[in-house]
Amino acid sequence: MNTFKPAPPKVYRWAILFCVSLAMFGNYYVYDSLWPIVDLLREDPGFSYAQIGMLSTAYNIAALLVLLVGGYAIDRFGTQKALLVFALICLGAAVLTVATSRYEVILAGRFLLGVGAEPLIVAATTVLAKWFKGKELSFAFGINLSISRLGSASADWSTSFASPLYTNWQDPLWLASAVAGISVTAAMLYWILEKRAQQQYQVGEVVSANDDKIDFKSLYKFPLAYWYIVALCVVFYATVFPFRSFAIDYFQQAHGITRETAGLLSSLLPVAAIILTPLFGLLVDRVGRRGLFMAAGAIVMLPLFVAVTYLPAGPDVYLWIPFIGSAMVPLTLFIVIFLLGAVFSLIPAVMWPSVAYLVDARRLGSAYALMTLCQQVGWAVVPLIIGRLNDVFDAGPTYPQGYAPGMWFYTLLAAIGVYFAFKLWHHDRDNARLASSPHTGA
Ligand SMILES: NCCCC[C@H](N)C(=O)NCC(=O)O
Repeated sequence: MNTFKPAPPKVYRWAILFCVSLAMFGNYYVYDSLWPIVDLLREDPGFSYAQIGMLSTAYNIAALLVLLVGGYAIDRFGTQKALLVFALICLGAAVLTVATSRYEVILAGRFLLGVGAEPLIVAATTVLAKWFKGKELSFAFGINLSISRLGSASADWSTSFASPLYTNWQDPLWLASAVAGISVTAAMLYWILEKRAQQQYQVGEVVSANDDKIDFKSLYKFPLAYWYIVALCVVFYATVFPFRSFAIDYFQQAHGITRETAGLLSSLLPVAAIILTPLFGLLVDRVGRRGLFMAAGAIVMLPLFVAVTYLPAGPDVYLWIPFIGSAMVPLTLFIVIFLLGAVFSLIPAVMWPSVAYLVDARRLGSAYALMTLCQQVGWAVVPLIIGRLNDVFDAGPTYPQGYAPGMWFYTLLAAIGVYFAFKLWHHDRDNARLASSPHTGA
């Protein structure tokens, strides 16, 4: 019997990419839906900044535990079931977070989100590798990340397009639960599409989840430059993600701007990333010098938190986001957030692909899994510290100077980032691996 099946038509690949990216959109939206309601959580249930920091950390603790298990579930159940199950877990988590005003239940909701959201990202990456390997893989990853970041931006924009919901802390989170439903629908559509494709066409093999398990015995074999990148990854994400978590509340309390305007301003970060990440990716693919670009990004980030704290606000400038809204925002805040957005585009666009230039292809999955694991540790600890600093120094609208210690802490992290970025750059000048083509690891 002839079992030959043709390759699926191109349109299938893009339809699969669209479904998986939509699932990621919902995932990022639900994660970021908590940050525009920080002030409401402080007012009504009366949570402290430290408690809100813990809501962020709970996600990372869950993600850490799940990442340690590696891609087992994806390997065992396949990407179709795995994507749907993780999307359903995210939906359950979104509903649990909003179900009651009890802190422990909200905390459990955010923990459950970590259980579903990070493996959903891994499952989505596996699907892209299955469908795009040997084709437009980097481009597909870029599109996927941009659509995911649109989820983050949309959560910020909800302060404008869904402003009537922001009279209490729960309604915006019910909206987030509905968006989690979009993820579930997208996961089902992906399942149906891929099932049909498998019946008619030859679909690529699942990249073995074993590749993503961390082989602790061989960690010492990773080159020194890889560890510099991991260190930069830890401090970079431990700065940017917690800053984003508290940003909308910080703009409201310390700079006296409305929630809508604060949401638009905060969205500049993911919006800049949506536009600039692929452009920086193209630039660096052309000119190389990855170590230099990472060092430049780290240097630009260093003064931003001090600038936002001590520089005069300056004149108001017009900020317009098409289809969403417009507002007048202080020039200093605009410049700082735009520059942070540029760094948030440059460093990830260079850092993640750089690993492929340093590590043998056969151990790339392991290298990425370890890097993500370390990322979660830094990202888990910092919101706790920032929350505690804000509480201890009485940060709030009547004492905006109380936010300064937190900003100095971000600056300290950024300085550590500069140190590792420069170590990497110098190391790179001597070894020049980050200027060469990816390690094929035959
Ligand atoms: N809410 C977004 C969480 C994304 C976590 C993920 N592990 C990650 O770091 N992705 C890369 C990125 O730059 O977003």
